Amino acid sequence: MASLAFSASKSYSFLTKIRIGDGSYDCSKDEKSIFEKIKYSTRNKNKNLGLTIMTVATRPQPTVVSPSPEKFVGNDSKLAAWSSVRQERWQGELSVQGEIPLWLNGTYLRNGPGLWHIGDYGFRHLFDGYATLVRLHFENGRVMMGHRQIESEAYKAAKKNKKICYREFSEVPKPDNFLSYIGDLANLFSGASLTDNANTGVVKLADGRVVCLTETIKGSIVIDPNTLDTIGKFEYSDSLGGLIHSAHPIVTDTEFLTLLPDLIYPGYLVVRMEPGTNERKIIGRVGCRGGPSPGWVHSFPVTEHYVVVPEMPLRYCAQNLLKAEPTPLYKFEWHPESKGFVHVMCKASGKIVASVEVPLFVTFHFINAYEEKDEDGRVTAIIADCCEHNADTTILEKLRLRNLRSFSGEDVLPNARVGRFRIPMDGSPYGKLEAALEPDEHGRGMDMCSINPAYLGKKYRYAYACGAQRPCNFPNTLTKVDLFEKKAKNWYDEGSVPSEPFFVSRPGATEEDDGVVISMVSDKNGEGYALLLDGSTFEEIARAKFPYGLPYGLHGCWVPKA
Ligand SMILES: CC(=O)/C=C/C=C(C)/C=C/C1=C(C)CCCC1(C)C
Ligand SMILES: CC(/C=C/C=O)=C\C=C\C=O
Ligand SMILES: [Fe+2]
Repeated sequence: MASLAFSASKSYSFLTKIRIGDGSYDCSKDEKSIFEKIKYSTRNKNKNLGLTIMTVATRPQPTVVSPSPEKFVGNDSKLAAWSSVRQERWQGELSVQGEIPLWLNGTYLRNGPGLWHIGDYGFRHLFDGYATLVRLHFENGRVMMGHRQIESEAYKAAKKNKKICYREFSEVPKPDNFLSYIGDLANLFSGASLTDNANTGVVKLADGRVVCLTETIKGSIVIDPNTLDTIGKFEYSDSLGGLIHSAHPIVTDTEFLTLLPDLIYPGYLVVRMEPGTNERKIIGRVGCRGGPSPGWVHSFPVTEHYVVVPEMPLRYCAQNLLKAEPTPLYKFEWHPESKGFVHVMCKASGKIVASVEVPLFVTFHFINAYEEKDEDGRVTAIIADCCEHNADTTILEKLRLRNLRSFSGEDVLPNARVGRFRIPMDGSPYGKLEAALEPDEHGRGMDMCSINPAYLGKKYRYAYACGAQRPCNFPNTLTKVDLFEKKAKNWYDEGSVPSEPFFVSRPGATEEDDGVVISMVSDKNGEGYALLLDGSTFEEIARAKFPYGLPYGLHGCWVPKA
């Protein structure tokens, strides 16, 4: 689809606008005819798309230039992090330097976008890659490693047809002809053209099933944690519908909670699924206070009794979802005028107990949240921490592969901090957002976080994350943040990129940081290794070298030995 460009020669021109829900978008003549076809083809199927097509007089607008797609380019450095995985699968034992604690028995699984090209066509963005699962199995001081591609429909179709066949984060299949494009747009409304490339995270449900996830609901895929076989789609048996959800559900021994953004009537459904079932049930709904659509919810936090629903001014954009070319913020748009909000929903009743305006913010990842109480045990405020990018959306652009692959020594990673929201529970209309510690403690880099899972929703002291040693173009340290002392301890290996530090608690531990932190490192020689740090001292206790460097990965989970 053409990018938006209007003639500046007249002071007014006539423009077609489509309205979906509360949002309205400009479109060209060709696009208008496509929307008319969609409207007509869905009218008789009882689908209320809330689609209105209208013509309006408008002042000329500036041309919006889309980022250009790129050829498959190599790496400037030897770093394996930003190169596609070398082969479909591998498994074997790793040699260990140092000592793996004998209590560490189980499997760490890490998921991420590890294949960024098809033939000589290179993908644009980190989040576009086809999912690569990596497994580290710890037993009696030994480590077995394996990696394997997830057999999503999107991955299988790309391999078979030698081209992208589904809409990925920034990549869209090239239409063979105009008619198939009309088909694609119609498919977009039904979700058929969206990817099921489950490349973001992996979770172990309380009933033992292991599910890989992305932000499209259809991209929920069950895998075998031992063989890394793709078992099949995780089919939700309810009739909630919708196309997208948070990439980071909250998963505990008793429940699976997630948010379903509603793009038609801007808001979020908060849903819960019990172990052993595939049925999500609605806890409640939050209507957006800003517009034109819900804020992006990559993740959200919970406390013991509440679900915290962030409404970020970086909002989904229905128009960008429909475009064939990427826009500067991909499927999103920055709406500072719409403001930022945080809503608090009671888990038991589904009632909104607080809804406050907060300063503008940009975050992918919430770290944790908890209830602050007075002497009588009454909840006075909710504290919610996140990796906050100083309300600056440029981090999305920095995660383009060509930026990651071309580090020239300049310090180009935008600043980030532990953003701490304080949401009053006394009905006041505003919440606060401040840095929880001086960001220089962690080099002003902050993302890819974990905590001791026993402290989920509770007052906690430690967070593990990736920080920065500058100059850098990507978070390049592992950092342990002490939120009581407001200090951080940092691990750094020059030229290396470590992945999300994942905390595993020692059985029987009574201290919050008694355990190990697992990460996978891409080093400057193109090699890679699994790294184990002591959770308390944050010193290295062991490393296990991979046969070759692996691509960067995002999020993981722990599957304890049965
Ligand atoms: C890897 C990561 O962190 C995020 C991945 C996000 C994806 C794949 C989002 C995909 C989407 C579409 C393909 C269309 C609908 C919107 C959206 C959920 C952004
Ligand atoms: C890798 C990343 C941000 C790094 C910036 O500092 C974000 C990943 C988001 C998806 O899981
Ligand atoms: Fe994430």
